[in-house]
Amino acid sequence: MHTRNLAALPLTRFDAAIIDLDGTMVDTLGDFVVALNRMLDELALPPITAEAIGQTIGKGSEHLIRSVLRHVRGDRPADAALFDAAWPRYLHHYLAINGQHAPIYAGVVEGLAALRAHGLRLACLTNKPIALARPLLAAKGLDVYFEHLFGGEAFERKKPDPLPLLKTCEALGSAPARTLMVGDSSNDAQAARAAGCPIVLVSYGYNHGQPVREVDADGFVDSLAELAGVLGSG
Ligand SMILES: O=C(O)COP(=O)(O)O
Ligand SMILES: [Mg+2]
Repeated sequence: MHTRNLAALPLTRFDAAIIDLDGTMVDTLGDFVVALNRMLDELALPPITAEAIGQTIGKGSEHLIRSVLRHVRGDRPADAALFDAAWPRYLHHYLAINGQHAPIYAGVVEGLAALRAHGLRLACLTNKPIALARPLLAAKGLDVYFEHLFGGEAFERKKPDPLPLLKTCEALGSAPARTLMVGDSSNDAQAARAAGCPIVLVSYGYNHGQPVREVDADGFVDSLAELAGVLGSG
C-alpha cells in the first residue's frame, strides 16, 4: 500500500464505496482498440494505436470518439455528420466484442469481496455508456457485488464533475465523507475531491497519459486486494 494519509482513513468509518470501471476493475484497452479500429475502417479512416487510445479513455465515449476522429484526421475536428456516422458504428462494434479483449485486473474480486465482507455497500460509477457497462460487468461476474451501476449518461454531467458522485452517494444512502471513491485517474480524483469523498487511486490504469502518482489523492494501491489490509486494521 502506498499511501499519503490513508492511515487517517480507516475504512471502518466508511458506509459505502464507489468503484470506477475502466482502468480500475477491467483492463478494457483491448476492447477499445478493436471497436474503434473497426469503426475507423468502416469510415475509411486510418487506424489508431493502443497508446493513443489509452491516453483518451476515461471521459466517456463521446469525448473518446471525438478525440480519435480528430487524431486520425491530422488534428481536424469531426463535423456533426462524421460524428453521427461514427457513434452507432462504434457502439455496434463494441457490443459485438464487449469483454473479449478485456481481462479483470488481479486482486479485483478479492478487493470487492473484502469491502462487502466489511459491510460496505457498493456502487459502480463509470463514464462508459450503460449499454456497454452493464453487459461487461455481467460477463466478468462483477455485477453481483454492486447495489447500483450508473453509466455515463445517468446524470446531467459526467466525472470529473462531482454530480455523479453526489447522486451515487444519495442512491447508496451514504454521506460523501463516509463514501470511498476508488478510481484510476485524475478524472475520478477531481470528482471525488469536489464531492467530498475520500479517494484512493490504483497505480495501473489509464490516467490520460500522465503519471497517476502525481494526482491529488488520499492513497494509491497496486491492487484492489490491498484495500483489505486497510479494512482489517480499522
Ligand atoms: O471513458 C470511459 O468510457 C470509461 O471511463 P471510466 O474510467 O469512468 O469507467
Ligand atoms: Mg477509469
